[in-house]
Amino acid sequence: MGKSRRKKTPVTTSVTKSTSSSKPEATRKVIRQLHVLLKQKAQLDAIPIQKRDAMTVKTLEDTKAHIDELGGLEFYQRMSAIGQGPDRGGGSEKVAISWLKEAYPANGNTDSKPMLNLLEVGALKPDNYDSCRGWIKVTPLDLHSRHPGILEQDFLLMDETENREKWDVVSLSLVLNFAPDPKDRGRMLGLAYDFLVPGGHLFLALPLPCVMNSRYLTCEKLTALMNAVGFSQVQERWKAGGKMIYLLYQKRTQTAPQSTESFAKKVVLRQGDRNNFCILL
Ligand SMILES: C[S@@+](CC[C@H](N)C(=O)[O-])C[C@H]1O[C@@H](n2cnc3c(N)ncnc32)[C@H](O)[C@@H]1O
Repeated sequence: MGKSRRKKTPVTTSVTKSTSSSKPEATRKVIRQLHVLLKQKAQLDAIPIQKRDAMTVKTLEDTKAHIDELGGLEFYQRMSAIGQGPDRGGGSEKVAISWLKEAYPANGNTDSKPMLNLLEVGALKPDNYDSCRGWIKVTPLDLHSRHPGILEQDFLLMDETENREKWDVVSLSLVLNFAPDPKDRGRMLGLAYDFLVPGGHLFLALPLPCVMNSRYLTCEKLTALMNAVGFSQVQERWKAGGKMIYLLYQKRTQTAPQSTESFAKKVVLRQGDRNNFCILL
């Protein structure tokens, strides 16, 4: 693998005992700020050191300091884990599990069938799929591991040869929107495709506004883009005024190569007071 695979001791005393004690609105505000700052940091980090002027260096230092002040990735993960708690409606894995039971009825209903190999990218807890341990074998990983059972690994740096067609299911739940660079989002989808066995499934969860209120993305465009990567959509769930959109895709087999050219550049699809979420292939 490209980057550190070391396992860590938990940064919290107990991941599973998180409670919803924090105020949701204040928390969301800090999470939004962290998103902006992490994106800014990624853009500045991408400038080669020899090309950075004094102003860039100072802005980068200030950005890092501000991220630390707000609690950094650890705070972000802690708050996201609280948002996943059963008292706030639970995590998206509940949706994934119900769809996987439909997609793999034989596996979901007996213990005697082969286990599904599921790669959970962006795992805040090691036990999200515990209720399915008879038929799903999960490998949870995250950029920053909060538990010894979660592999510390950047998905973008996973060994492509080692992982090619290794996984039955890949989960990218609230992960694409975390990646600051639209090209990295596209790369994540491409890697998920390569890592899946033919006919395997990708579970995708995104904040609803990323699709419904973006200048650059619509439901139709997302479907076309996923199609170009090699995926067919099999499930979709969202509701007007809701927070999330959940999608399940299947990796097509014997697919004719599709042109990704029209998804390589930003194209404004809607004007107005919109966000800038975008995926580039
Ligand atoms: C908002 S949390 C989502 C957690 C959980 N999957 C959920 O649906 O609630 C996003 C997580 O994705 C992780 N993440 C983002 N980019 C990643 C990458 N390239 N590789 C591994 N983990 C990543 C972040 O560290 C963070 O813990």
